Amino acid sequence: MTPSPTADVTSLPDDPFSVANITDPYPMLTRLRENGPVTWLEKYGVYAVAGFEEVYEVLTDFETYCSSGGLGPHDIREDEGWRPPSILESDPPTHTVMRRALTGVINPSTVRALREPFTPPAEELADELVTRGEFDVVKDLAEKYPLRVFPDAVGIPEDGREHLLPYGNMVFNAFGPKNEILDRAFANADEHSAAIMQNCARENLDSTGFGARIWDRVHDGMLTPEQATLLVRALLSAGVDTTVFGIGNTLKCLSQSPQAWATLRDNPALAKFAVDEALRLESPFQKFHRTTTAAGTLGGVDIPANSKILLLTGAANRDPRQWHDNADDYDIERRASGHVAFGMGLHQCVGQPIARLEMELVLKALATRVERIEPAGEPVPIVHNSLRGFESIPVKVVPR
Ligand SMILES: C=Cc1ccc(C(=O)O)cc1
Repeated sequence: MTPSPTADVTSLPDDPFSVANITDPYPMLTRLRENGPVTWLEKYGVYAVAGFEEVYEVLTDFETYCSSGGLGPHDIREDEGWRPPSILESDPPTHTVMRRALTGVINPSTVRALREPFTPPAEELADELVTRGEFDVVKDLAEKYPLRVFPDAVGIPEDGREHLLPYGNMVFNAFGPKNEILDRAFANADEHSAAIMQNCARENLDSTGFGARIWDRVHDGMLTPEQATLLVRALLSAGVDTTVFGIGNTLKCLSQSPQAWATLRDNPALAKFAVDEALRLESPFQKFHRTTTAAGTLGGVDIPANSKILLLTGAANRDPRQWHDNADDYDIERRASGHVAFGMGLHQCVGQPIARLEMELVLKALATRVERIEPAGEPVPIVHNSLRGFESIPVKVVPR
């Protein structure tokens, strides 16, 4: 449990995990950023960090701010977590060999080979939706496309893929406190977990996917079978929900900015910039924790050892000290690379090239077919402990 705060830190009554602050997070995040480098949150017994500089410092100093305490507000070393710790909940040296194995399997060159199989599903979906003229970005596109391409890339069976989204929902909600949101996510936890873990076994993976390539590292002695199982589980845990929200959040931003869509439509090569700016402004992965390994200071504030730090990456990505010219606006001309939507440092998202490819292909498939895209109703935010996304984003499109 995080020790009580030292004298020099201020606290705020804000609750980042309340439904109101999840539904509309940005006023609260601004208050936390403006309150100072670190804010004590009494309700959870954690130190909240919302400024880009301090979030970046915590993410890149893995020795002072470790991951083996877990990404939630509770230290998973104190008792059995809901599942064996993942690569994301490990520190060097445990982390090192698993990360080396994973980057050997997923990297820009292996991901380049996915462009060919990933393109037709994006174009087929775009054709269908442009013909319809009005649709829900989330249900009809963002939830469909990743499930059409990513499970095949991993090499898991057709059977059981309906467990991927709910399992990812469990994983990411578990990075928040034990609350009603978490309880809802875990309603059928055993069923989802069993189905996912079955897909991590070598015998259930096809011979050509990322899963089999991870298991190759067992045959050459780099990984143990347990590590290989957990790495395949990592792909299935992290590789769906985040991309669903990345696609949804990007199209939400574009549908609300006619000028941005016109710019992208006239130059689809700008898709990467449209994606990065949306991931900065509406970061799918909004918040998670680190644990201090020693007493130290952050932004001049003393923080005891074994303290939980709540990293508000969604706030850091809107910090006006880092993002000049209206950090709260969607600006496709802004060069937003350097944001922390994929994390930073040792644990920076290894699946990022896959997620980027998926988002780029969806945007390009739409940009070459759609003259105009506009809202057809209010987006409905999802109530989630750590991810920012929407239950629905109704839009209408005019074909080119
Ligand atoms: C970035 C998210 C993430 C979530 C879960 C895992 C895992 O289960 O290992 C890895 C990354």
